Amino acid sequence: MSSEEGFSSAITDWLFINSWWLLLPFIMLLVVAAFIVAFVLLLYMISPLISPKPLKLNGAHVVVTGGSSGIGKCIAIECYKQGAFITLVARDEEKLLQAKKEVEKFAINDKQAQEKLGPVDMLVNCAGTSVSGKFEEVEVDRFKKLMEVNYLGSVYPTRAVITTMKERRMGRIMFVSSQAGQIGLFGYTAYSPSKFALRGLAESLQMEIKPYNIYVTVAYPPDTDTPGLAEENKTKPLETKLISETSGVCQPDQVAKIIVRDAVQGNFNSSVGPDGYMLSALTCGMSPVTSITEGLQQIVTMGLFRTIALFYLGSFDSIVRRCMIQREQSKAANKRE
Ligand SMILES: NC(=O)C1=CN([C@@H]2O[C@H](COP(=O)(O)OP(=O)(O)OC[C@H]3O[C@@H](n4cnc5c(N)ncnc54)[C@H](OP(=O)(O)O)[C@@H]3O)[C@@H](O)[C@H]2O)C=CC1
Ligand SMILES: CCCCCCCCCCCCCCCC(=O)[C@@H](N)CO
Repeated sequence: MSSEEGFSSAITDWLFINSWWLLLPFIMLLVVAAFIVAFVLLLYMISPLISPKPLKLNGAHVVVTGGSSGIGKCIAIECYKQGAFITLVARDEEKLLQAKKEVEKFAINDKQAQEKLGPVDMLVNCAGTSVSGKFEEVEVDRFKKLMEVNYLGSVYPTRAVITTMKERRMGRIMFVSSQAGQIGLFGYTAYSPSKFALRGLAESLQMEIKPYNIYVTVAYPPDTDTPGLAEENKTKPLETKLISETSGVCQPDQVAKIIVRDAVQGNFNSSVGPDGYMLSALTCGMSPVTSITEGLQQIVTMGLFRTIALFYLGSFDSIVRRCMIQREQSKAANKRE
C-alpha cells in the first residue's frame, strides 16, 4: 500500500465514506468559492474606478423644477443648507416667491444672498403630478398630460443643461420617479408609465454622459406627505390606498435628504426605506452600478427578494379581489332596497 492510499483511506475512514472521490464535489465547491473570493477582492481593488467623485454642493448652482412645493421644495432647502445657490422652477409665481422665502431662511453664509449663479452643476427634475383611478375611468387626455408633465417635463430641462455640462465635464442630473415607477399598481395606469419612462431615459442618458463625468440619479420615493399627495388622495381608489399603505407615508424633508445624498455621491439609484431598498435591488435589471457593494448586494439578495415579492403580490391580488367582491355585494344590496 502506497503512502498516498494510506492518506486517502485515513480521510475516508474518518468521514465514514468508502471512496475519496466522493469528496470531489466538495473539493470543486471549495475551488469555486476560492475563485469567487478572489474575484470579489479584485472588484474591491478596482472599486475606486467605478465610484464617482462626490459633488461639492457648497457654491454649486442647483436648479430644481417643481421647487415651489413638496419634495422639490425640500430638496432645494437641503441643497441650500449645504451652501448651494438655488434656482426654483414652477408655474405659479406666488407659490414660487413663498417657497423662495422659506428656502432663504436656511442660509448658511452672506454670499448666498448675492445669488451669483453660473452654469448649472445639478439639475433636479422634480416637477410632476399624478392621477389615480381605474383605467377606464381616468379621463383619456390625462394619459397624455402625465407623459407631458412627468416625462417630457424632465426631458426639456435636461436638454437645456446637458451641452454645457458636457463641455465642463461635470454635473449631476436627477430624475424624481416613484415606487410606482418600479412596479405597476392598481389605479396607476396613467401615472406609472410616465414614471417608468424616466428610468429608460436615465439609463440611456447615463451611458452617453458617463465619460463626461456627469452622473444621473433616479429617485423612487414612496408616498410622501405633500400637497401633491393630498390632492391625489381625493380621488384615490380604495385598492390603491390599501396597497400603497404597504410602504407607508414618508416626510418630504427625510426623502429630500436621502435623494440629495445619493445625487451628491453620484448613485444611479436612490430609494427610501426598507421596501424601497428591496424594490430597487429587485428591479435593478441592467441599470448601472455605482459601487461594488451595491452590485454584490444585488447578486446575493435577488432570489430572496423575489420570494418576498411573490408574497406581496399575492396580498395585493387578494386586496383587489376583496374590494371587487365588496363592491358587487353592496351594489346588489342597493338594488334590492
Ligand atoms: N408625494 C408623493 O407621494 C410622491 C411624489 N413623487 C413625485 O415627486 C414629485 C414631486 O411631488 P410632490 O412634492 O408630491 O408634488 P407637489 O404637487 O407638492 O409639487 C409639485 C411641484 O411641481 C410643479 N409643477 C407641477 N406641474 C408643473 C408643470 N406642468 N410645469 C412646471 N412645474 C410644475 C408645481 O408647481 P406649479 O403647480 O406652480 O407649477 C410644484 O412646485 C412628482 O414628480 C411626483 O410624481 C414620487 C413619489 C411619491
Ligand atoms: C421585495 C418587494 C417589496 C415590495 C414592496 C412593495 C411596496 C408597494 C407600495 C407602492 C407604493 C406606491 C407609491 C406611489 C407614490 C406616488 O408616486 C404617488 N403618491 C404620487 O403622488
